[in-house]
Amino acid sequence: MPNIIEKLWESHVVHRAPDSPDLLYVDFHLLHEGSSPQAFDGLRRSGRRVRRPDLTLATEDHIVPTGTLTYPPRNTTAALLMRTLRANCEEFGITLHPMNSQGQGIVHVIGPELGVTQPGMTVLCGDSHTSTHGAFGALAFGIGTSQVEHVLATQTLAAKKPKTMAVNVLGALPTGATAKDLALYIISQIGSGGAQGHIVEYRGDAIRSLSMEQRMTLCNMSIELGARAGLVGPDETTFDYLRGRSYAPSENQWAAATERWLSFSSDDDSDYDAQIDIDAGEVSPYVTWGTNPSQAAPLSATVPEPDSIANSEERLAADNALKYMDLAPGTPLSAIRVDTVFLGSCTNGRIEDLRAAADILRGRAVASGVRMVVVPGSMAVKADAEAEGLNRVFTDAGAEWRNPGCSLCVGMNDDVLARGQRAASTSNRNFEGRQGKGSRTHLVSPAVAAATAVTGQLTSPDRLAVLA
Ligand SMILES: CC(C)[C@H](C(=O)O)[C@@H](O)C(=O)O
Ligand code: SF4
Repeated sequence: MPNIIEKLWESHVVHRAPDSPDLLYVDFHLLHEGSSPQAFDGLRRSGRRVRRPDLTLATEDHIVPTGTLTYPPRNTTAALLMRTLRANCEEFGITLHPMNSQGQGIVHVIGPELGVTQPGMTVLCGDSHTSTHGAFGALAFGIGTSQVEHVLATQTLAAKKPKTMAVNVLGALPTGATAKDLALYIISQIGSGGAQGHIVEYRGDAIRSLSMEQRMTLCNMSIELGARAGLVGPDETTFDYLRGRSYAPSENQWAAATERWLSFSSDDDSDYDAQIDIDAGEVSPYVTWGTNPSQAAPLSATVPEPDSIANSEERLAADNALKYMDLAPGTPLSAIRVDTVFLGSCTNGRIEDLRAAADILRGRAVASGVRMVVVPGSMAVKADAEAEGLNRVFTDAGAEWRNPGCSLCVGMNDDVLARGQRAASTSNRNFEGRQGKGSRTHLVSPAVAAATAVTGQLTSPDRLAVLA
């Protein structure tokens, strides 16, 4: 029996020939300022237009300053990229959500929020974390700049069909364990390359009980498993989230749309090229200690001893990571002090994430000497958070309340750490230099980020309750 991934793929093939990649129809194409300039240059050089501007949407996210909304920004690279995207969208008739406009935000936050991302679709963007949109039961993955040009020109993509993998998350997540912890747990279990060449479907009871925000967090991090994409089959949770959003089907088309969406679903006995089982009951607040997301452990554990790692490649990686992170084996993870806490990104910059952190910070203060930066994932998240008073919770606690953008997730804008600085970060990558040259990153959930801000060292929310 075909699974949802195969059904989605097959339903989008517009041309197939032996020994060549399939040509897939693209339902929606998202753009950001970072990966699109050369693609537009290519179109201009070959005298082509954008085939479906109506199925293309752009936003400014990677390089926008989050401290001020003045345009053009002082940073000349940012100013150039923003000017270029604005001119390209104007010339090719593409809707753009520029900085300081209502629909602006991180590309993987605004797609779902506008209802652009729907089950049964192919959604592409020149950005690896496009996998986020898989949370809706869409086939969504990142593409390179030359492919962005191809999609702009043709609304199709030439791609080789990946293998499929089921990640069965069995049982229920314990109280206090979040989708972020689950993602880090899965990656630490099967490794950064564990799903290489595959598209993953997350299945099982634990997945069904996740909210859309949590499913997005999980699918977002599929890339850190080496997967091409990750998805969750659609259900009532998906439909409830989508209903009434700008791009979602209208009320009189709703029943037909949901029926079609469900027709892609996997069956209980669908086949996959690979299957793994994960026990949700094993998940607890997780943090990374190294320089890739698979180097993660329960917050209650200690920094591992590289010599105890059997696999020689992993041992060497751990050794190098600990040098870069300036950590000694055996140190309790909960004793690691940070100077920055970053709450935001396309992994954890949505309203539920902000609520989870605010619940912990309410009535508490950010530890002295610690800087907490809160960056909503979009203007809509920002507006919702302000309507609920979450911004006040953050600023009363001593955190900075910013404007939407990728910010401290990636060293491509004004928000960077100084060399040697250490952050607890709700983003998805802890690579060397990711938050600025020489910066050190510990990936955490929003709840752990907030608890860490209060104590100044990696802290689980439970522990904070005991300390209070
Ligand atoms: C800049 C962009 C192309 C990049 C990506 O592809 O993911 C960025 O979003 C990231 O998270 O590293
Ligand atoms: S928030 Fe981070 S991971 Fe997400 S698109 Fe921006 S840079 Fe990439």
